[in-house]
Amino acid sequence: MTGDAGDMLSWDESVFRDESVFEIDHVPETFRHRESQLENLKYALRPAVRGSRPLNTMVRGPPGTGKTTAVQKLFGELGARTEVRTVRVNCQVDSTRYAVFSRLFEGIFEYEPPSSGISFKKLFGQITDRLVEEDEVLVVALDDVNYLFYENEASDTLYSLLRAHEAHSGAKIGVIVVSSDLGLDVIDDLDTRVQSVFRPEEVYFPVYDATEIYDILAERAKRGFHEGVIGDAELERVADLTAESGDLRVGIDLLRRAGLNAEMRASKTISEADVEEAYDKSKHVHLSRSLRGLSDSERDLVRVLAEHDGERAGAVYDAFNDATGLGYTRYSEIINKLDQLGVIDAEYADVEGRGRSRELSLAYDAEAVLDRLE
Ligand SMILES: Nc1ncnc2c1ncn2[C@@H]1O[C@H](COP(=O)(O)OP(=O)(O)OP(=O)(O)O)[C@@H](O)[C@H]1O
Repeated sequence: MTGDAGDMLSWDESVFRDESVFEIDHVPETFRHRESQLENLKYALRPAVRGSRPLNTMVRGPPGTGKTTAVQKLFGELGARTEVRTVRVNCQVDSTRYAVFSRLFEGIFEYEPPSSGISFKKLFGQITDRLVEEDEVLVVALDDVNYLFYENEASDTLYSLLRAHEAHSGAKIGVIVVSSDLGLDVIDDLDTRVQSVFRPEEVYFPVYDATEIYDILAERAKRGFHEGVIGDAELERVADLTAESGDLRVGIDLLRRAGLNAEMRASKTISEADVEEAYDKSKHVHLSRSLRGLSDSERDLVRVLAEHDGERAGAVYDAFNDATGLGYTRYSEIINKLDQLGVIDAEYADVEGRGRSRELSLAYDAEAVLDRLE
């Protein structure tokens, strides 16, 4: 019973055994229910271990289904072999060809390229020279590659990577592209010159079913909480709420926040109410993640949209222009990106007397959006 002194936390106590297992970039020790995907990825990467260029791979699946984790696990294993160099690039952060190659440079040389700025050609040359010199195979994972598409950088980036062995004889590079945007047809959206050299193996990550979600979260809770902190009914509830979107990140965030709520009450156990209360925040982890990757002007437009939700596009543009001084072309590009990201819905509609115009609406509650822009 709460309120009973025996159930109360003292100052130096915590419900957490290891809070870091609930952090966003934690790589879990056990990684179950992805056996066939790991097998397929290993198959594609096996030539690298033999010193040859691996097969290129395209990994797709909705958010929070273990794609990044699978790549991290495999890269961890491959990295233990000196002849294979692995670099994972987060394209949400590095969303141009130059930025991607700077990251590859850093991964290979273990220091950043000169900040004075060297030409792309030079950067590329230094990377490939080094690979040839050391006789290393490079495996590049372009994680969240959809961001390269939003910035129109995907074709150039892939073209350079895929043709590296022609431009620089002896360079062996394999690519894994990872996309969580199911509305994006990766191959179709590339230039034909890239399509002709990019025929990747495909590996799909479906959403986990309810039992798998429960199993994974139970394991995480066992590592993260002291024994007896979360009961089976509460864990079931967390799993059910997670299954609504299928994004495991929701469940992991929910466990952590529910734990913090229990601590706030100085309780040693998580109650149903701790879970319900936490869900209001946790259900938006995907939104928070999308917003975090945006530039200042992109965030400005989201703010304007939230403040003018439901108004016509003209009013939104005027307010954006007032706030940023940016013109219609940039406005339109950002609208497209936000639409692709699922932050807004942009639909063409016939408006009486004004022909066709775009109707914009936020895909989330305006208040939730504004809260996360603070
Ligand atoms: N099978 C699993 N076992 C344990 N934890 C998992 C498993 N699958 C995913 N996770 C956890 O779920 C969270 C999300 O996983 P991950 O980042 O790999 O998903 P993703 O598919 O790459 O998502 P996104 O497409 O949004 O980048 C991570 O915290 C990860 O540790």
